[in-house]
Amino acid sequence: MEIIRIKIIFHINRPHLTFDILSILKKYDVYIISMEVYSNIIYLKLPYISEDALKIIEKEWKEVYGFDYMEIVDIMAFEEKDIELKGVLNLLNEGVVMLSTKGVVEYFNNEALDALKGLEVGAEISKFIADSDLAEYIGGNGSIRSFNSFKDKKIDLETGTYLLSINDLYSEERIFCGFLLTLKEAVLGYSFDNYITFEDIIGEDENFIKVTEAAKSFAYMDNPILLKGEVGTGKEMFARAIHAESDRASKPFVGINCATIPEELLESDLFGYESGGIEGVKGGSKRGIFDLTNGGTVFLDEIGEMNIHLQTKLLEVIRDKKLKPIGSDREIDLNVKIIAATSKDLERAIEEKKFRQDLYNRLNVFTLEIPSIRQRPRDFDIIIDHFLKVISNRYDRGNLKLSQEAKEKLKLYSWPGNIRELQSVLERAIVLSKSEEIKEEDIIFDSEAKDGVAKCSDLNSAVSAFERNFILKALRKNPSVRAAAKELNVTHTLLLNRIKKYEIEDEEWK
Ligand SMILES: Nc1ncnc2c1ncn2[C@@H]1O[C@H](COP(=O)(O)OP(=O)(O)OP(=O)(O)O)[C@@H](O)[C@H]1O
Repeated sequence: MEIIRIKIIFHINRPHLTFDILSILKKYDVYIISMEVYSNIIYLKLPYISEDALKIIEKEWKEVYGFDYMEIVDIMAFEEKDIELKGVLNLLNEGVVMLSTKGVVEYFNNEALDALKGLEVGAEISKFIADSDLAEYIGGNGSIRSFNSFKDKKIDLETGTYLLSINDLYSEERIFCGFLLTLKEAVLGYSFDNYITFEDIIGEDENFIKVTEAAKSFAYMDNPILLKGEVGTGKEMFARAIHAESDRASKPFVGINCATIPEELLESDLFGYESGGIEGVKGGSKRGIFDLTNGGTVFLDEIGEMNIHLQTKLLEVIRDKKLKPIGSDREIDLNVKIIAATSKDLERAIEEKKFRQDLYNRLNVFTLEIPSIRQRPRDFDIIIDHFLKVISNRYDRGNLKLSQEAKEKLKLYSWPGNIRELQSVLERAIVLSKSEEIKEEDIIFDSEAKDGVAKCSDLNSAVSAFERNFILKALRKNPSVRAAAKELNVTHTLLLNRIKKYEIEDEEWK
């Protein structure tokens, strides 16, 4: 249908002015597709009318008191704003959907359409995102909404994994008028949130306090930080606390372990790719973690495991503060704080030509050496008391204490897995202990727990210890003996006999 848009300007604003203008249209049987009314201007969107007919109508409008002039325009004011708004929203890297108070789609941008295939104005959002929190939020009244609002909830859609956030929309007069929903593409498996601060880091040893103070002062700089320390000393905790302390705290934090992600994946996860940038991947594009975390912090754990090619790319990112996704010529300005960590000797890796000297020089300016448990003896009791309390609360075991012998056993151990191992040893002890006091035999170190054979001197008892442990693991994992037997591929009766033979008590696994 052909249409015509008319702008009418008035030199005064008086009551019934619009009515008088519209009455003339009615007289000539012209219907109105849409209309915008401002104090001195009216926009009319009408079905096409001939020039002659319009002249007749204009002549009558001129008789209306207050009418100044009219003109034909290409676009109405609201449409112009709408186009501008759409333009701006389409520039965003995240999907934006505006919903009515009932959860009906009123507007969305291109990114939202990419995420929610078939999305259309007038449809209920629940048809496209089946998420109970979202449904509850939209269905709730104002008070429930304000408590349940959520940010960056990870959801899986057919098109990928996204971080969903929702906010209420209010008019200038603070009248609730709907919801604003945003969808950020999430790189699978990564969390962008951080809940750790320096308050969560336990330690009073002089050595440790010095490191903590230095870490706090590094938080205020944009330079990269290098964390050195044995496994389980709390390097990731420090990285998170530094982020929380910095002025980037409200931005994302992502931790990546370079040792556990396959090399090719690590590159595309970090840098992202654009159409055809990766061999074997047809079309499409993916934003990398550096891009998604822009403004925030990226924690690269076990940086020593990164291959030389990626080290070069990382060095460029640090030096140029720019990022080029794989297969793209486009450069993205980057403002990301990089915190790298290593439990290995990087200087040795440099000698072995496995780590770039220039990258090391860049990283090794603001360096924190996180002490191992052995290097902070004065913290030992504090850490044990803390985890004893936290874990026994979790298992509802009240005020569990360590026997003197158990304490001695813990003290004599070298703790190669540091605080992480200490936590798991205490957890195991709490689960195993049958009394109010944790006994020496309840203390099983990680290496022993792996197969239960460490203390055995002959083959028969080692095999038995292994078998007992293997059965116990299956029992703990499954809801019943029958289910565990199925997993172990043995009959129910055989498993019952073994449980009896090895004196596996219900308390050990139920
Ligand atoms: N100072 C501390 N206070 C409280 N908890 C701690 C502390 N240090 C470490 N932990 C706990 O120990 C565990 C291991 O910490 P974290 O993952 O930060 O160590 P890491 O050095 O990064 O380990 P890895 O080298 O294996 O990656 C976590 O569960 C953490 O909560």
